[in-house]
Amino acid sequence: MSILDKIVSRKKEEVEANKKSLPVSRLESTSHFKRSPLSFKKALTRRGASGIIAEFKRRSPSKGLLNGHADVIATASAYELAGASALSVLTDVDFFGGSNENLEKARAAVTIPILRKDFIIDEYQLLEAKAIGADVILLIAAILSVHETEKLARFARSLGLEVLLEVHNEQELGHINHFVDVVGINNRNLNDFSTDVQTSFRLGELLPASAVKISESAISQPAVIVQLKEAGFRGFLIGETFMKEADPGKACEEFIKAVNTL
Ligand SMILES: O=P(O)(O)OC[C@@H](O)[C@@H](O)c1c[nH]c2ccccc12
Repeated sequence: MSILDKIVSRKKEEVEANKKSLPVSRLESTSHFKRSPLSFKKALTRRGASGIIAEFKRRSPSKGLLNGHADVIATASAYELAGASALSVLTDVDFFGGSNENLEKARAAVTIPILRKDFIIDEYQLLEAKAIGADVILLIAAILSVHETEKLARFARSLGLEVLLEVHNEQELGHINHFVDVVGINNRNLNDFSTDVQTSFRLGELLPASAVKISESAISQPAVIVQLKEAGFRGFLIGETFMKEADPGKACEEFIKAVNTL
């Protein structure tokens, strides 16, 4: 079984357990549920935006523990202060060491949009995303059918959440539908963890000019941001490059400063 299959099969169990312990009525009665989400798309396309989407990721299946010490509140605040346009917070517990609580804490600490980074397979997780204060949710084409993608995207939009659809190859471009706000091209193959930033350049060319596109994963050099911008990318999702440092906020600040000098 590939790691992606393992994650999805565990996710199904987790979602069923959560539905029992925290029913939809409880999600709907949270204060965040009444909040109007912020626009991720606008934050990325605003004039002068850095486009950096800074991620809080404690561990990953490919790299193991990235950072056992960084505090989510301090890191999220520092990312915002450094000039990140948005945050990404891993909420998957078992494979990424994340939590819903981390996203709620980040929500209280920043005013920029927050992406709930998880493996979404069920509408319940969209209600949950709204209840914990997320603004935008990730749908991963590699784990969803075209029909499921559309159903989940439509439901997310009905809740006022924006939709980031992640694709990794030509075939997955067929998952794009009109409920998708932003298309993310993942430079990491989630089945074997191999990375190649060229994936963004290759697939980016195949997207309609009107699509707001972002490049995800394996970005470690400020110069790559300049090239991606030239190719029309508006957002750059960066986790490991920041999180592997003792002070991820400082790493983000230095990175953005370096991009600005190029
Ligand atoms: O740490 P990196 O290589 O900068 O990557 C960040 C982000 O793109 C990555 O965490 C990611 C992209 N798509 C995902 C889907 C699920 C979990 C994680 C991810």
